[in-house]
Amino acid sequence: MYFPLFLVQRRCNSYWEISLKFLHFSLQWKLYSSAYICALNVVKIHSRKSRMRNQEGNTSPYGRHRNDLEMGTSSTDFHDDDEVGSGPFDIVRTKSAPVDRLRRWRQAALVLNASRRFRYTLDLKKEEEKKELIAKIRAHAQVVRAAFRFQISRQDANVLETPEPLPRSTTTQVNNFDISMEELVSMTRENDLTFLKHIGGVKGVANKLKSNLEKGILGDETDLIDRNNAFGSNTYPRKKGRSFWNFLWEACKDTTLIILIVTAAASLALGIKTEGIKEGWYDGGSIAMAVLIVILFTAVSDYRQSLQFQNLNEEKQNIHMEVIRGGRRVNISIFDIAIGDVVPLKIGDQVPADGIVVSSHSLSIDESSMTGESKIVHKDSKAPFLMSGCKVADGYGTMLVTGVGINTEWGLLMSSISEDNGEETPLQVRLNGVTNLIGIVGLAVAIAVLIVLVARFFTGHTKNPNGTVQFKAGQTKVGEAIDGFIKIFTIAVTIVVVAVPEGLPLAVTLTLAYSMRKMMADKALVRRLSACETMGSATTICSDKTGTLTMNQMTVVKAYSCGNKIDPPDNKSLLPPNIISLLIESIAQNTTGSVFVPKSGGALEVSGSPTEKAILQWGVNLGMDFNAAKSKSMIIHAFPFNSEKKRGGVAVKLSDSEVNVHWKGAAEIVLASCTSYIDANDHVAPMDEDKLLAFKKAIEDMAASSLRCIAIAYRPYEMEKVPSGEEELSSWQLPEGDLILLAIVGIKDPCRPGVRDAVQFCINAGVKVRMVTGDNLQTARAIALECGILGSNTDATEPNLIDGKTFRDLSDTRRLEVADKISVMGRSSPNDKLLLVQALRKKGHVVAVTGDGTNDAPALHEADIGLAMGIQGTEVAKESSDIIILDDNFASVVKVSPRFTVFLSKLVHICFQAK
Ligand SMILES: Nc1ncnc2c1ncn2[C@@H]1O[C@H](COP(=O)(O)OP(=O)(O)OP(=O)(O)O)[C@@H](O)[C@H]1O
Ligand SMILES: [Ca+2]
Repeated sequence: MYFPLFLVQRRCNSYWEISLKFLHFSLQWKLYSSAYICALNVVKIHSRKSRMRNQEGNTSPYGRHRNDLEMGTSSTDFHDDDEVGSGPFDIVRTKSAPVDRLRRWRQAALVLNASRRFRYTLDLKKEEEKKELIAKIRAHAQVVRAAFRFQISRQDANVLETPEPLPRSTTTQVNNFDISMEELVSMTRENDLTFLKHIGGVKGVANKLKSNLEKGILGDETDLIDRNNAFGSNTYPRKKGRSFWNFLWEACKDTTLIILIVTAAASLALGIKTEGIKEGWYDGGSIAMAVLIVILFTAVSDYRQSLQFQNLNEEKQNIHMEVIRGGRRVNISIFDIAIGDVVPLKIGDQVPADGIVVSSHSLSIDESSMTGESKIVHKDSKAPFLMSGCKVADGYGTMLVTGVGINTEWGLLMSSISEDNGEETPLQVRLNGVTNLIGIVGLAVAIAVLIVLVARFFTGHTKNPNGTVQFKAGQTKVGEAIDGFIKIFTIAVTIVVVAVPEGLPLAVTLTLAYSMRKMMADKALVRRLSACETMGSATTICSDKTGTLTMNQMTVVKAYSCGNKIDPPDNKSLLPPNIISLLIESIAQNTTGSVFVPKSGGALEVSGSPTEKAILQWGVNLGMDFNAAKSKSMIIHAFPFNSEKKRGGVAVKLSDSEVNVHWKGAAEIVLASCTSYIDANDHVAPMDEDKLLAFKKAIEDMAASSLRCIAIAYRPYEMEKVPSGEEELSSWQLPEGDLILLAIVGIKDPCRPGVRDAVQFCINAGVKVRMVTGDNLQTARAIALECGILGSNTDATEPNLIDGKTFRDLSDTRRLEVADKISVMGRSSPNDKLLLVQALRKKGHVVAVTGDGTNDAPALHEADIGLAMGIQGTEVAKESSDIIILDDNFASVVKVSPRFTVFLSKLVHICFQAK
């Protein structure tokens, strides 16, 4: 209690003393910080105890999320069981905490100074206003969709026999393009299919926009300027940040400071009156100066904070993606997307602008972010309009951009809401509880002090420094008595004001914001401030393998075909011609990547996911001409690769009406569907026991040397059996059995340098690292041994090393028992990851999860701290995460944790052990 001393100790004789008092004031901040650390320990112990308590009383650990699991999704507003029945300040997890609960702790708090106490917490009022605004914009989107559905149903019922009068003229020639911005915008926003048909469908629009559906726009500087001038850019006006003066004014409105200013004025007046101007100004003057410093300090720190959050928001929105320009795929920022751009879309991507589907394979879009309905909508040439801001839920395709920036619903939404970074952390909420308690004690003390001092004063027990009694009944003038009373009252008020450490919870935010800045330098973008705090107590990290522990730079280094090893893997002389041509057909068609051949010569540019790139490069080495191979056949239906099935396939029609179904996927899974293979004589031979064993052995050998194994297989199919109707074709299940094996390849993806040290660092800090991967168990084992997650071969036994399916099939209680021991889980589906995270949390662990795929989203959301990968991570994964690791490197994940873990968790551990 430095401050009351500051006042009670009435007189100061030199300027040095004034300086000393300022020092006291700054010490108060230090006091807050140390109180923060102490409180942290108390709170964490409490939190862990309450979690363990809950664990004991809960027999079915999965009851809460049963629904989510069945639906394969995670609900966004689940209620944490940990918190049911506890006090208003006992919020173990503010992540996804219901608004009502947040409101409850605010209402329960004894608050003198709301502006300080609730600074940087979620502004519930603003949040409600934001929701209303979003609802309005969404309502518009819904109306558009309803009108569109109506239009489609009328077309289906053949009501449109005579062409409808066109809603607008098509003759307006604006700028250098054949279509005006208004026409384009209203066609896209109103999903006007009739107009689209009238102007020649997507091809017609592309022509008008001087774009090419295969090669995209030219994309040179003048072309882009032309497009931006005519149709605007893919940016939207942001709400302007507040100025420094704004923050200064806000700081002046702080109740505590206003009271202190009044106190200073009273002190000054009294001091001057009793001791003259020379001596009497010290008390009042020093308070006033302290207040001034506080105001300046608050304004500067708030302003810096707001700039930091602004930068963060910009960083969050600046998504990088691939577009096709001049026939090649280039990586650009979402803000640089222009009208006419052709954008490839794949699962997990965000639709970057409004547009029309050019081609699609099982393309499904999650429009919930725009319409509010959590419904997945299928998109194809019949329903071709895509809305900016939505996410690709499944499949792949390409789109032509027809609406950008403020002309889209998304742009409107983003420009009208201000991104608010206010958020409370669990510790902050609890510290508010502590503040509350101190406040009540402070209030009681102040009242007691007031009563005692008033009683002593009026009964003549207080004396001046010269020994005279301050109040004598009947002798002291009324004015002097009032002066005396004011002095006492000032002391009491000051005790209340200063004893309630309103700024204590705020200290958490400031500390975390500082860490956030430091973490940014370590390549970690913090999306939610509370993640910094939670990261401090993480006890385990569930990391995926590909790209996080490994480099994600893949090359085919081994291959098996016709029952033999092909060494080196692109040795064409060992492969019969039929196999080569089938492999090339499969590789070129069954992929989401592409190969670009520069006209001017030079190296080929292979793009796509790392696995796809490795296989495409292998195809090129085998003599594949990508464009020629693509034009030889036509894809009639596709089953896009997903982590659940771990395979992807296409059905292609050849020129002579033959159909081939190609599959590519996890080696042992595809191999299990193969009944024959092509032998060295180019003949189809049955897959007998011996051959099957030989191929399995080949997979095991490759996996043991840490290679990712992929099998490529195909089967001819009868054209008559292929559904002819568009509707039936789109729901056609590609035949999966009776496959003919073409090849199995082993892809090398080396461990990242520094990962071994990072893992060791975690182990030393008491944080267990687990690997949860979609890859083969043996590959996972080899990599785990390489990077130190498994200490030695003896550790590599069940349940340390477990298959996703084995874990999934365990009973709930058994799963809870083994969860703790698991170091490596291979061939896991995204749901297995979720199950593991849930089990670990129930065991009392604070779980950090890293992930990149769309299907990692439920686990990232469920985790205490979700870390998404910045480069390979999909938008969906990033949106479900708390921290984005910008360089995808596990070492950066670890850099994030020890900043807090080592120091703070050690403190917590010491406290635990002391218990
Ligand atoms: N593009 C692809 N086409 C076909 N098969 C693939 C493709 N990518 C991966 N696979 C196969 O699917 C398996 C699992 O992929 P999945 O997406 O579940 O894991 P991952 O995300 O790549 O790995 P991790 O979970 O370690 O990050 C891989 O082991 C590989 O055999
Ligand atoms: Ca992954």
